[in-house]
Amino acid sequence: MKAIIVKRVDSGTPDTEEIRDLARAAGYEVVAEFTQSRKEDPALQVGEGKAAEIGRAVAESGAEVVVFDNELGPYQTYNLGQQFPEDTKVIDRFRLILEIFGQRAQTRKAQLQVELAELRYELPRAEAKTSLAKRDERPGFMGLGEYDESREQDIKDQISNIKDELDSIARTEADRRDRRRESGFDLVAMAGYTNAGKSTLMQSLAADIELGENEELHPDLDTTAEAQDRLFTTLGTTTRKMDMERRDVLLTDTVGFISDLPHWLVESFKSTLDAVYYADLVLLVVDVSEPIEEIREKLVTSHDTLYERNEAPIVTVLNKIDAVDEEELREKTEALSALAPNPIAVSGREQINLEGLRDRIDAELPDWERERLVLPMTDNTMSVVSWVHDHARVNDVTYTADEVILDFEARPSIVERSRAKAGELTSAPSA
Ligand SMILES: Nc1nc2c(ncn2[C@@H]2O[C@H](COP(=O)(O)OP(=O)(O)OP(=O)(O)O)[C@@H](O)[C@H]2O)c(=O)[nH]1
Ligand SMILES: [Mg+2]
Repeated sequence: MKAIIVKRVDSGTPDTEEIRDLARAAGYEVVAEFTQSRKEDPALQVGEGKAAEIGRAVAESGAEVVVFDNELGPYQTYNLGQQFPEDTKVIDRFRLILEIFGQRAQTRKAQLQVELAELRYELPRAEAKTSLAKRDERPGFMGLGEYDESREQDIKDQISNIKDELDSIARTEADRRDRRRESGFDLVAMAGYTNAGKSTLMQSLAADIELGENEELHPDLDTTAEAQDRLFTTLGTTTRKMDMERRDVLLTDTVGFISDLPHWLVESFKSTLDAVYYADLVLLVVDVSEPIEEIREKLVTSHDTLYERNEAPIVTVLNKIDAVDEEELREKTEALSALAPNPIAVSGREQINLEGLRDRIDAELPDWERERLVLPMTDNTMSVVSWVHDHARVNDVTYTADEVILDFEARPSIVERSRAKAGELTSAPSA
């Protein structure tokens, strides 16, 4: 489908790169672009002459869609439609992002989030229609549709139902995180701007897993975290076991960040980032091959998104170092030092310095503790011994006539659990 891009800025030179990328990501072929530097026109967003010019370009090029990078009010959308050839679709940046999300949503959760965002987009528009229709006591004011107050209530009800279902999914996921930690896994999440290379890095770091074996334990484990040079390739989250010698680590790939998202959209997708907010460690992935100013802006957006709720330590990963020379990397690292202290430089695709990254992950995660447990010999002792084998690295086991002595290393939470289990053996009357 052919599309025409429009962007208005109050002053200065409009940059259309991101909106073009977004349009392409939605599957549009961009055939022309129009920019304007002027104050917003309340009726048409752009000036009247510009709107007419765009209308002519639509007719000439056969474009079916006009995409505004600016947010369009309901009346602007309607008025613009009147200016353009019949059946021309007029959408803004946020509708476009919703379209992309709608195309990519594969899981129930992602679909619900897209629906929620669409309803939140629609609600103020339905309210505006109702209030205008009321004021003028004129049904179907300006052809905007039926005077219909029940539509508003309907949207509110749907929003509340979807939120309930999303809450219940979030609880299931929280339980799963708990279970995974109890099974001895550290949880590492990948975050960062869209197209930074998160999914590619994930593939390079992940161990091959046999799905059949893990299906029950990790229902969202996926064989592939798709990587592509387009925005928002990854919408849901994908979790895979990481290839690490010393620890059991689960790595989760998440949706990419983008700037200038309105509140209702961020709000709808927040639970996607739960994997990040509740991780033991966050890898903030940055495309270091981009111009320094762009990297800086994207880092700020990423930190803003994380800031609100994140509790885990953050390691900045400067990715795609294959695309820059040493001198450039040094300069950029230096220039970013305030935003990204002590980053680690890698290439996910070319597999450069992945060992360094693994070591760093290992160093940042909570230290394993060494423990020596003396278990009395009871009917249940062997089940505790096998539990410790499953959850810890056992250095030594000594059996005596009436005791088992375990020497092992594990996550602090696992050491705690094993002590509790040992305590139960001691207090339980032996058969
Ligand atoms: N030069 C270079 N390109 C890379 C590297 N890693 C990834 N890329 C490219 O960057 C593009 C985006 O990669 P993805 O892994 O899909 O990025 P992402 O961060 O998962 O993107 P979203 O899922 O859209 O948020 C692809 O074209 C990759 O081939 C790298 O180390 N070097
Ligand atoms: Mg991705």
